[in-house]
Amino acid sequence: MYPTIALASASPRRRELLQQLGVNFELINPDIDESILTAEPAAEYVSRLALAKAKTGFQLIAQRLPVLGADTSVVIAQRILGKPRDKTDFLQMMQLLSGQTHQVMTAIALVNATQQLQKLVITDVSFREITSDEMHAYWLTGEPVDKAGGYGIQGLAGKFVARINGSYSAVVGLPLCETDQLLQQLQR
Ligand SMILES: Cc1cn([C@H]2C[C@H](O)[C@@H](COP(=O)(O)OP(=O)(O)OP(=O)(O)O)O2)c(=O)[nH]c1=O
Repeated sequence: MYPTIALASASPRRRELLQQLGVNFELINPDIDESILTAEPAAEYVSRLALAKAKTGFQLIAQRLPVLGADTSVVIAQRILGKPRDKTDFLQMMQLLSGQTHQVMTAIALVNATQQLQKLVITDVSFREITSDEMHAYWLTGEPVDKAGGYGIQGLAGKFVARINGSYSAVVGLPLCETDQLLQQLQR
């Protein structure tokens, strides 16, 4: 049986994935500056943000419950792709991803008064070639706008995914296997 926690996230995907684990949780939404530091490697960036969400969330609820934070970025050719700013930004992302293999990095952090537990999960995702017509049509569905890399593997973009090597739930936003492991490490 898991302890009750707080999930520091506005992402409906993370909420659903945590429900899938059978965890009882409250939702909180701490405000975090998501800017990338100069020359910051992607793995450090997502890890820093996940921890910042959990730590800020823990203070927000006056240290009442352990807090889980997570962050997901798409990484290709040393570039960190967050959510697309607009259609032009989205099309540039799709051109980078089409016909290529990229990494999806999801970091999770679980914080209480005495512990700061962290994990980083890296998954390789290979896209088939995507035509310009498909890119434009996909943008019009509205799905890309709130997703790292401008796509949702769990949605209409599933058809672009030729192969995945790693954790499907991590790509969607919360790695279930590793989240369970962190929860097991919490001292009660
Ligand atoms: C790659 C990919 C990302 N995503 C989503 C997961 C995350 O919600 C989002 C990445 O943005 P994040 O900044 O990690 O998360 P968020 O702003 O949505 O939520 P919060 O910071 O409050 O926890 O992209 C998918 O849903 N499917 C995918 O295939």
